[in-house]
Amino acid sequence: MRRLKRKFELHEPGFNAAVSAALRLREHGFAAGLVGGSVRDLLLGKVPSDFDLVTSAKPEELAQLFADFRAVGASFGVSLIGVGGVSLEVATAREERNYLDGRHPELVRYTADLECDVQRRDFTINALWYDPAEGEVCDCVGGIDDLERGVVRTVGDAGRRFNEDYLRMLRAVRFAARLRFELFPETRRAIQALAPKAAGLAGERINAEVTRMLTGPDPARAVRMLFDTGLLAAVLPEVAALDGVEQPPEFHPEGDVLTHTLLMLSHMACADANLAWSVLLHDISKPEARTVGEDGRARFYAHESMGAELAGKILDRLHFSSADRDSITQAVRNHMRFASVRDMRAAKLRKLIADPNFPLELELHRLDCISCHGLMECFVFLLDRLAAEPEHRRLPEPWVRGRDLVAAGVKPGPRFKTVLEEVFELQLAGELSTPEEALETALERFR
Ligand SMILES: Nc1ccn([C@@H]2O[C@H](COP(=O)(O)OP(=O)(O)OP(=O)(O)O)[C@@H](O)[C@H]2O)c(=O)n1
Repeated sequence: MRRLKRKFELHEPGFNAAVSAALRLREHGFAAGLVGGSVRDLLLGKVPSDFDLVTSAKPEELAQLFADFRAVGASFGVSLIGVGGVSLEVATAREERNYLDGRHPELVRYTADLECDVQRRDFTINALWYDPAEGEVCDCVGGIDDLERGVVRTVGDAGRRFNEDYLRMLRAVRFAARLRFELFPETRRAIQALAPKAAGLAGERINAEVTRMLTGPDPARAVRMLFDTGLLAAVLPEVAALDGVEQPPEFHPEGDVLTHTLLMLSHMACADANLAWSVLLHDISKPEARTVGEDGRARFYAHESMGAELAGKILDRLHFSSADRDSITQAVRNHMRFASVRDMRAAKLRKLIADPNFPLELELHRLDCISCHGLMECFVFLLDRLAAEPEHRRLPEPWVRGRDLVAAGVKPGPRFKTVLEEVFELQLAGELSTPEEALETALERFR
């Protein structure tokens, strides 16, 4: 086993809590250390998002030592302890063959040997542990070397590791894309062989992994890796089907729909999950909508409305919240509208600009343009409008409401709604000057 002397200077409450819990466990005769992603990130000079512990203490022993104790995954030997106001996940070390799905708690075999525990973990870079008592990173799987050479490699047999949990294949791609690492050849081959199995993963697990890829530092590379390994065809077959869908080269010199989508992802400047999913899905129905006219040119009529419907089905399958689903499907449905903003009726344009989803849709439009023909007139037109009339970011209150019509003696009826909408549109278009004029215009329509 390789031991690396390290002193981590970190003013993080989570780190301090994890170190003090590990030292406390050591004082009581148990083996204990920080483990998993936190040690990986510490060695890479990043601040970990959370700090997990591994120990030889069994859950009932932890319960005696820490007043704030909760068994969260009793069947896996995972507990939560509270130390100094910080909640820490503690895994009781288990034998390698005990990677279980939680359905057979009676089969869990604990071990006092941390070396044994790390053998059941997914990747060597996640299988290091840090012993704060000795100030040492302990490595019995070659994880330090893999971190240095930038490789994601399974601990032990790749096929076996992935068969224990197919989500690990997506995790491999996430870590490679996020850390700008390569997949170890044997790890990559195993993913290619087992990729179809990822289709059976629960939607919310796929969602969480892919979202982390899309909001990471290199979403385009992540999706390209998913495609190249066959994982994209398993978890998002509709996106994989964009490959090879040819578009008119005069508008799309960059190539087919998948290439265009990846280019957009590579130009994304912020880690906004709904924007990233809108990019990924904006042209999702192009394969289905594609027709070739007598002039030999490919066209994609109605791909935005068909796309919104298909995107909705995909997002439902991945268990998106209804708010996120609505924002993304609306962006897909509207994305072609931006090409005609300069000819849009004033009221329609104001409604588009005042929509809460507008900032996302505007950015989608910008990414779409810079990733194909590069024509930015519509984008610049909208920026000019926003600069000239910043108050247009919100819709005004309508000058006439139903109650005003009733007060003026109009009997409520089916025409109410249409008339109120028409008058509001005139108000938005600047064709009315005062509330009185608006009311008069409405009343005229009932005479
Ligand atoms: N399917 C999984 C999930 C997790 N792990 C192990 O459990 C640790 C903690 O998992 P998690 O918190 O999900 O990921 P981290 O590696 O901590 O990384 P991050 O927080 O960046 O996702 C991992 O490092 C890994 O050792 C595993 O072996 N197999």
